[in-house]
Amino acid sequence: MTPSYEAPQRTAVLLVNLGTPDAPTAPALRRYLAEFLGDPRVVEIPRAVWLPILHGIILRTRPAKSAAKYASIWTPDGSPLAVWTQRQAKLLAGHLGERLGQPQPAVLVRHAMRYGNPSIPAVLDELKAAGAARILVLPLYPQYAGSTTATANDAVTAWMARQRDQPELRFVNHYHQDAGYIGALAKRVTDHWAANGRGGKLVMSFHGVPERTVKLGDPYQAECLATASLLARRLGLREGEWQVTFQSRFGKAKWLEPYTEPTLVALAKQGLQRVDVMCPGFTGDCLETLEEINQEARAAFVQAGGREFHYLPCLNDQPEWIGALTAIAQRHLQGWEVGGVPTAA
Ligand SMILES: C=CC1=C(C)c2cc3[nH]c(cc4nc(cc5[nH]c(cc1n2)c(C)c5CCC(=O)O)C(CCC(=O)O)=C4C)c(C)c3C=C
Ligand SMILES: [Fe+2]
Ligand SMILES: [Fe+2]
Repeated sequence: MTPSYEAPQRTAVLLVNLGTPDAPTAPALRRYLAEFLGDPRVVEIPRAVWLPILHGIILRTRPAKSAAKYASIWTPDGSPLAVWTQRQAKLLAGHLGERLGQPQPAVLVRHAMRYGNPSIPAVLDELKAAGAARILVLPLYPQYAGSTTATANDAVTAWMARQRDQPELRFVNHYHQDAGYIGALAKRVTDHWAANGRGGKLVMSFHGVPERTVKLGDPYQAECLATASLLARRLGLREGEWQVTFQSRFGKAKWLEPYTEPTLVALAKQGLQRVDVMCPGFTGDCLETLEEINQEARAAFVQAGGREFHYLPCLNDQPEWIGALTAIAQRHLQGWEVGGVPTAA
């Protein structure tokens, strides 16, 4: 059939996050972990060795244990990671000029998850059906890692490889030094100090990765350290008043050090009474921050003799962060026609 008119060309932003199980149950965790840990970008062990371990051992024991952890942070609206991602997409849409109920919003904004739902190919299908001819892929990871950003980009390009009429694509790979992002983090800390006073040490805990991946050229560690030192400088912190740690080690290999929980225990044992802990690499609260840090690490610090453990929430829906995210999107949208008007100033 020959089309009788040219379909309208729309511009879209696709926010991408890691994904989360659909429910805090062992079967839902098994599906989620099978997809996540079956990704060769995440576990870089030869398939013939890894898949029997994953399916024969890990997926028999870990789902029930992880489900119990998820149950402890689940909200009436679902997994915190999903709730915050949806909210960030909605707020970004508002800032970029999508007015719900209008047939032709300026920029379509959708979110997708690398693992679980809504999946990247499903949302790209939906965007294409809505007329998106230009798509900006914006991961909710400020620091680039092969195990997060690259695998999300892979999922997008795998979808592209199946399209006859391909949209134009742009990718944001990182914004770890973005002034708006650093400013939003700084505001989190200064608001916390205003409410609780200053004291102790600021620990910035980032998700870890295997040390080997960094040696092979992954820029992740350097980007985490750059974020942390920019934030410390912005806050006027002196040496000894702040520290970077890495959390969530998985498996037996060496991951980036120092590890978060052993560091907090050592600090408590050295007599440090108060720690303020934040997780700048996570733009929304999730299992790794709410359970691993605010429950497990808190308990370990107190058990080791620490008195005050302050957890600072992630950026979530903080207005300064949504403003920063909007500015990052606008910068990368420049030159693309949006609603018939060029976005470039
Ligand atoms: C923020 C960046 C992240 C990096 C880098 C990262 C690397 C990475 N993660 C695993 C293994 C697991 N991570 C899990 C949860 C999880 N990881 C991130 C972010 C990064 N991961 C987030 C946001 C979450 C939370 C998701 C949620 O639903 O709230 C889990 C699942 C939970 C569990 O069973 O422990 C695993 C497993 C590896 C192996 C890795 C790098 C190689
Ligand atoms: Fe992870
Ligand atoms: Fe964890």
